Amino acid sequence: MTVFPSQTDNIAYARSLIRTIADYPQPGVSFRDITPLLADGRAMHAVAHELLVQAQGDFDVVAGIEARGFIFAGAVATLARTGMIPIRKAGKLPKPAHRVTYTKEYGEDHLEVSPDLKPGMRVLLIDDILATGGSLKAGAHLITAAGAEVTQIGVVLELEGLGGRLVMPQTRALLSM
Ligand SMILES: O=P(O)(O)OC[C@H]1O[C@H](OP(=O)(O)OP(=O)(O)O)[C@H](O)[C@@H]1O
Ligand SMILES: Nc1ncnc2[nH]cnc12
Repeated sequence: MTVFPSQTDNIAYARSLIRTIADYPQPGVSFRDITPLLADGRAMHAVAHELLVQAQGDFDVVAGIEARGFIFAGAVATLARTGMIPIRKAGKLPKPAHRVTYTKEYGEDHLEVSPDLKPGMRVLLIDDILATGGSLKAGAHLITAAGAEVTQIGVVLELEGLGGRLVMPQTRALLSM
């Protein structure tokens, strides 16, 4: 008899693939590199599936934060058969409707959203990592500014001790370290 790994095993396997790099991109930062997870089909499918399951169908479009958030938001939107709204770094969208400036673990940045995010849309906001919470807070701000509603927030990995949980307490994280 073939025994398939459980979803719990698959998520633990995905966690085991995350690589830690000291002092990148700045001294003092412990960088959690998800690229080995991205390269693995079992891990990617399990993570995308779990992000979808934990959102409980409570959305009609998925938004992702550039750049790593796009990868998971696109995968979840495909599984859910919804559209995907890219929340982009400044200067990338030809017709941004809204813009916000924010701070994150290692610097300041700007995010923009296009007019394709319509008032009344119910949005699942996805990113790869919750660190200080600056990126997700800025993304949620843009969604609200567009007249849409953030109904669920999902990340693959929460970094403990950086304050993100206090800033974005409603975030559902698959993993923490
Ligand atoms: O909670 P925070 O402190 O905001 O940190 C989390 C954010 O930082 C990283 O993005 P980054 O802006 O480095 O961009 P990238 O995805 O393009 O690498 C990560 O992908 C999250 O979006
Ligand atoms: N420590 C970290 N590792 C990977 N991505 C991050 N994004 C913000 N902080 C990060």
